[in-house]
Amino acid sequence: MTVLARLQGFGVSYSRKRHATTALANIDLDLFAGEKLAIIGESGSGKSTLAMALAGLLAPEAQQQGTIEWPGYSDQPQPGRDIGFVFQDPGGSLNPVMTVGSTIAEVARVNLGLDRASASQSAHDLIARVRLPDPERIAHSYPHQLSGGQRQRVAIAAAIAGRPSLLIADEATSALDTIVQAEIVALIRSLVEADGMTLVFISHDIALAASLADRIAVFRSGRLVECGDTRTIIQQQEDAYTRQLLDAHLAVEA
Ligand SMILES: Nc1ncnc2c1ncn2[C@@H]1O[C@H](COP(=O)(O)OP(=O)(O)OP(=O)(O)O)[C@@H](O)[C@H]1O
Repeated sequence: MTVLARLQGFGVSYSRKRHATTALANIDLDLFAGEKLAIIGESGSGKSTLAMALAGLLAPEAQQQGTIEWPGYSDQPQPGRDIGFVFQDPGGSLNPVMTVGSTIAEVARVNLGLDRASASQSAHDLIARVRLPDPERIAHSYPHQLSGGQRQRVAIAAAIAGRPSLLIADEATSALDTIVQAEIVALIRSLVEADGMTLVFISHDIALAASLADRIAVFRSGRLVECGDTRTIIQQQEDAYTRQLLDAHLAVEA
């Protein structure tokens, strides 16, 4: 398997005034080309920091230790062109004063060098690909005119408009109800498989992650406590914390 990204002794700490927070410490992790890797852990375990580090978008106050290498790319991968992002709150990635068609077209224009007409056509095609009804109407809508689930589909269309080879979804379904959540997970899976993308799916929900991922990496307090294929992590997990996450999920289900 080709290694897309390799983290070695990787860590991040945030310094503010005299106070430093260690968000990630001593992470050794390979991301393989074409896999669907879930990053799970409770709030504050460092999941978003890892996502931002992979995309090269860490906050200025973040200090890195160790290395991230990209054997799968000839240059440092660029957000938008090589790495697409979907966040929990699509409002954050959609411009409220631009129609969603223009937002998607702009990503295609900037990253693929398309002219305006081709970028606009590409936006329409992507709106249809994320299975939104009436692409013409949706393209001319503003984000506030769409439901939360529709906005998240638009955010996914924008994330893949630059044809990235890596898609990072950070709590992309957490704000949605269970049925829409399942639909969005199914959509992400079908797009990733159709385009041969690599997926990093970040979630606090181990069951949701298991429904999608080939491998699961479990984080706690900035440390990687366990990583393995999904079946092993769910059925024969070695770490007590992973067991706790599963038990917590089963308790909520019950
Ligand atoms: N820009 C920042 N400045 C200072 N501390 C930060 C910053 N971003 C994150 N942190 C801290 O780093 C730690 C890890 O945060 P991070 O957001 O990566 O965790 P997370 O697992 O994604 O949490 P959540 O699921 O709540 O989003 C936390 O203690 C957090 O307060």
